[in-house]
Amino acid sequence: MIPTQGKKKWMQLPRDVVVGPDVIYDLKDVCNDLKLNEGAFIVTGHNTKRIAGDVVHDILNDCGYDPSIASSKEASMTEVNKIVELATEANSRYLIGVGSGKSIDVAKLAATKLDLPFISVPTAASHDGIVSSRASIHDKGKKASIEVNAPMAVVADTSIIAKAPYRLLAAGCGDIISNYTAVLDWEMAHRLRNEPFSEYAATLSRMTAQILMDSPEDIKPELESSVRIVVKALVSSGVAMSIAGSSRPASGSEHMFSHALDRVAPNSALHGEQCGVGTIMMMYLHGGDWKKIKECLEIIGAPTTASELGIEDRYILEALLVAHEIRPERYTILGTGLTPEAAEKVARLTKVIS
Ligand SMILES: NC(=O)C1=CN([C@@H]2O[C@H](COP(=O)(O)OP(=O)(O)OC[C@H]3O[C@@H](n4cnc5c(N)ncnc54)[C@H](O)[C@@H]3O)[C@@H](O)[C@H]2O)C=CC1
Ligand SMILES: O=C(CO)COP(=O)(O)O
Ligand SMILES: [Zn+2]
Repeated sequence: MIPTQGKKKWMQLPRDVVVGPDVIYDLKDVCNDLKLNEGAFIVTGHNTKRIAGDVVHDILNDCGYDPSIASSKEASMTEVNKIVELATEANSRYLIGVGSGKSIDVAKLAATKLDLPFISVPTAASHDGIVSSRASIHDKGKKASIEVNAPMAVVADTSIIAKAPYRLLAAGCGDIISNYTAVLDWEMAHRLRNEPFSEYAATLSRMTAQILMDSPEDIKPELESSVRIVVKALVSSGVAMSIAGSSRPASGSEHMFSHALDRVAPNSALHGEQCGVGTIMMMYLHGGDWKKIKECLEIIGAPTTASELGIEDRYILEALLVAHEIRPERYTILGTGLTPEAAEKVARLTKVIS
């Protein structure tokens, strides 16, 4: 883990980021570049094993690296501990997470616990966790965002990701657009609370969101070029977080709203979808151009209302009321909390609820 004492700056970034069609077949070269060969442990999901997990296994097996593979069903501490045990038994030397957010988070935290290198192989571009130095894991009934080692490499095969349900890519766009309100919150905390602020991380994060906002019509289903835009943006969001040494540049009040929804709503939507809707409302609270955010998400085909999220209006209001409690140390536009009247006003005015 990164030492945090003193004033020195220590940024942990991936060494190899490989993005493009069929780059999964470059995995052997990536492993060689990192001086990793035998002893791979692949963590995948039940669906994604079939989509890419088995391919990764076969590639490394053909190289004679004798890889092990396990499927994890959820991003929980129980699953992380199970992988730690299996990888220890297998004498593994590095871990590869193949799948969407949950499999990657399980593999990332297990690798950090084992102090082993980790390679991220996303099968969907649904959020910036594919490259970040954080893992969201359920433990004792609560989800925690845990600091972990950043992936040593990210291998994002755009041919595989382009075949994933479009909903996942649109969610990734919501996670990127949320950088706008995250940075506004951070600037506000810097002004009001003298919180340390990195102009460089904030600028990179904002610019990443700007690229999507400038041409949302470039994001279309089953288009490799769209996937490439989104993956690159997710990578630069992850880099912004690494520069900041926290998720501040990419996670503010809109993420607190999404985390709150995960707690209160019986069936929550995708992380990036919820963050996108949260961004509309938090931008309204900031007095910014929330209509432009909504329009951009609509063009991309991401949800902008409670019903499109598949969440009842009352859970939106409940999440708005408790969002400020999610991470009290992270000062945002939510301050010490909205009144029920203010929560209803923001949700209705932005047409998130009807
Ligand atoms: N570590 C971090 O920095 C972050 C972590 N997260 C965490 O990530 C998790 C959410 O991740 P998501 O990817 O949004 O959802 P997810 O991991 O639940 O995946 C959604 C679904 O997509 C399917 N899928 C993935 N790739 C596919 C493909 N190519 N074809 C068909 N189906 C495919 C999966 O099997 C799964 O059923 C949450 O636990 C969230 O808290 C979210 C943001 C950042
Ligand atoms: O999702 C993230 C950034 O997009 C990570 O943020 P959290 O620290 O809120 O989990
Ligand atoms: Zn996010």
